[in-house]
Amino acid sequence: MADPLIVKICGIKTQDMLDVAIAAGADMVGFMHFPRSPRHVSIDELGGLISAARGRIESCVVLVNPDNSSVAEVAALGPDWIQLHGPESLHRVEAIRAEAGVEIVKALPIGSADDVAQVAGFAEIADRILLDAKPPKGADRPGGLGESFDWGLLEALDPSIPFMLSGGLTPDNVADAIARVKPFGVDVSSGVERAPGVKDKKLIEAFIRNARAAV
Ligand SMILES: O=C(O)c1ccccc1NCC(=O)[C@H](O)[C@H](O)COP(=O)(O)O
Repeated sequence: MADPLIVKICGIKTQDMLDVAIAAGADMVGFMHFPRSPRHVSIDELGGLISAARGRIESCVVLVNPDNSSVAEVAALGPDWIQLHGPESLHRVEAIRAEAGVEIVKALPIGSADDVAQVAGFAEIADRILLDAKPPKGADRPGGLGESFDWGLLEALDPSIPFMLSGGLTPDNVADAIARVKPFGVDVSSGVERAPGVKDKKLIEAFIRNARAAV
């Protein structure tokens, strides 16, 4: 039997939407801790959300190029995962993983064959790899932009490297993405929102239903 698909709903800001994601059958939720994001939650809010998720669903805090004190502050809240979504180097990912004692998702932007060539090195160090669209020049944040990338670039990726796919996924395209790219997981934020930072119950349910039906 094929491995079950991991579905991550990113950018959850409220306990109500956390409950919706759990009831709809998500495997992981992401909480953004990055002030420029429309999905940003404060450290206090993070603590409440991580506690509410514990034992019910895996929680992942998304940070962008964090310093050691932010990593320590977040790790102390006890999330299952920290996602590094900035330009962190191999060395920095390794150091944060050792320091935090929390499993690490490394997000990598894909816009060219060179970007694909970087993936193998990070896959040796991070616990999980998430491939996302490369943000356009001038974007105020490196993710959560609803932009997809050329999935054909991933044909050059070593097929033994497992990865999660993100970037511009929606309830309408997730099944096609899974069929074409064969990721071991999918991640979505904008595609299940009715406005930036405002998640929609019906879209979350449709995304998970359509993703599950594709495997
Ligand atoms: O969501 C954000 O605002 C964000 C800001 C800064 C760094 C990362 C961010 N999101 C991380 C994610 O894992 C998103 O789910 C991923 O980029 C896909 O987003 P979308 O294309 O909107 O589905």
